[in-house]
Amino acid sequence: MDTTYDVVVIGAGPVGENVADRVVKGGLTAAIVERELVGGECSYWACMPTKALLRSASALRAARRLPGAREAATGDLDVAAVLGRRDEFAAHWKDDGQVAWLESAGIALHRGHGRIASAKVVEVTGDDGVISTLTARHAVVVATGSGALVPDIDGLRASAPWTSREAAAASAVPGRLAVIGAGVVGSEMATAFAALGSAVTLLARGGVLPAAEPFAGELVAEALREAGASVRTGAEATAVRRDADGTVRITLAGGEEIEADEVLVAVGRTPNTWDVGLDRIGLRPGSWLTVDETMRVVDGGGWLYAAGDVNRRVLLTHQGKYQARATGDVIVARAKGEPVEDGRWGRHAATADVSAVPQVVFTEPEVASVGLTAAAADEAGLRTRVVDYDLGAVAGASLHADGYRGRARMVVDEDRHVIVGCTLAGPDVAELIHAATIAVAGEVPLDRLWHAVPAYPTVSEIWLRLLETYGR
Ligand SMILES: Cc1cc2nc3c(=O)[nH]c(=O)nc-3n(C[C@H](O)[C@H](O)[C@H](O)COP(=O)(O)OP(=O)(O)OC[C@H]3O[C@@H](n4cnc5c(N)ncnc54)[C@H](O)[C@@H]3O)c2cc1C
Ligand SMILES: NC(=O)c1ccc[n+]([C@@H]2O[C@H](COP(=O)([O-])OP(=O)(O)OC[C@H]3O[C@@H](n4cnc5c(N)ncnc54)[C@H](O)[C@@H]3O)[C@@H](O)[C@H]2O)c1
Repeated sequence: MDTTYDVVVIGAGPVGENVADRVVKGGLTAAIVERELVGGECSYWACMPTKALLRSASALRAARRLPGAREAATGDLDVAAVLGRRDEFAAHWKDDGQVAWLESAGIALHRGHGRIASAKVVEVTGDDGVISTLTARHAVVVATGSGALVPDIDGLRASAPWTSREAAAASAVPGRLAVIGAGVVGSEMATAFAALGSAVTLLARGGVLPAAEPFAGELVAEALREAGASVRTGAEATAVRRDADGTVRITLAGGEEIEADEVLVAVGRTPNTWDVGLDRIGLRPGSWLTVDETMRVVDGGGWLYAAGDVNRRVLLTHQGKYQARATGDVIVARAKGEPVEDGRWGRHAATADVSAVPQVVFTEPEVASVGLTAAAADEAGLRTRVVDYDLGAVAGASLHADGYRGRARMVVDEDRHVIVGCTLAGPDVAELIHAATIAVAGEVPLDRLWHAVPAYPTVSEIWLRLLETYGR
């Protein structure tokens, strides 16, 4: 069967869905190809289930910080109820809801494994082995996401490690959990499983959350230790084996051995491009797809786009969806011969990917950031001034929780007098970061920010304190 659409999208994760939606809203037809569950990694094995695993413990900690509430929160976390709520958020690993949305959005779903066969032609192999062919009039978009990277550590693969998928979908809490890698996944899952009752050992090759401002990782490591976890910085796993009794033994450089019931490997991602037909069009299978500002693949013939994790610009759902909006719109514009706005901050350019990416790490404490860290700004050659403030000293924070511990940093570009980066680390800071994102993406001059007055007594008063510390 050969079917023709204006646009064919491979991968129905959050990014592919949004590309297809924009294309259809722009008046073109779109088909989406999905080999697993419509909704992708984020819905079933990443963002949603992991945050559901973290949220109840976070609420309990919040209650325990407040006299009055503390006395009411005397029991332990109900692990079964937490796992049950997680199951709900993962829609019990069924995609009916998302399929219904695709239908309502007018997007044609083709289930199966998609591979580019030639220019603008995608073959879909169904579960029954039957191959159908989809032809695109205008564009093919690869939105196949990424999978967990399992490094070449001696014996690791044979020891049946957990990846983020097994952690996110765990049906039981292991007695002892070792985590290799202390980036975002490692730190979040160490926080979650420590709260759920596992004896957690977090093995950080460098520090904890090394891509963030250093104080953030230090606060997270401190809180993990207080929660009973063992946080080992500078610890390199060199060999792993699982013994007949199921025990996993991890050997560290230096010879020490760590025992666990499960080992989670969380050392980054690999692109889902091994088997999407890149070889058919002269690109290298297994590589991240390099794109221009409009997500058009470099050396991709002009009709091939890549959005979301697979282009490696930013591995975050919200940023991938932002790319998706630009991608869908630019495909429509090019198809209709309309002007393309691909200049900095243009409608069809994903400019924020390089200068204003927000992220919340849902650890204890939460780490919310946008833009550049002080180190990254230095590396970019900016002349900066770094302003730090004790978040716990803000009236709203002291009201929010007794003994509130946290820190804030703003990185100012001294030549332009704008904020290029902001990091907040503290309980419940997640919802504060959007104000910083607006300041960074909007390149709001500091002089004007003085007129954005935070309400009293909220934690947002941190903005006033940071500005006062910077000086007028
Ligand atoms: C544990 C974890 C927690 C995370 N938490 C957050 C968070 O809190 N916030 C956040 O912003 N980001 C988070 N992320 C990142 C987020 O999950 C990704 O950035 C996001 O899922 C990327 O979306 P995507 O559509 O590009 O890819 P994916 O969500 O990976 O979707 C790709 C889809 O393509 C399909 N596919 C692949 N190859 C083919 C093929 N050949 N044919 C057909 N279909 C194919 C896959 O089955 C999948 O459904 C987390 C990641 C992990 C691992
Ligand atoms: N809340 C969120 O926004 C959220 C949550 C989870 C994941 N994510 C996204 O998913 C992506 C993947 O997360 P991740 O934690 O797997 O990757 P990551 O890049 O955040 O962290 C991987 C860590 O593993 C370390 N590492 C690499 N090789 C190692 C090795 N052999 N041994 C020990 N450590 C090693 C790295 O130094 C790094 O610190 C990230 O890009 C992240 O943005 C986001």
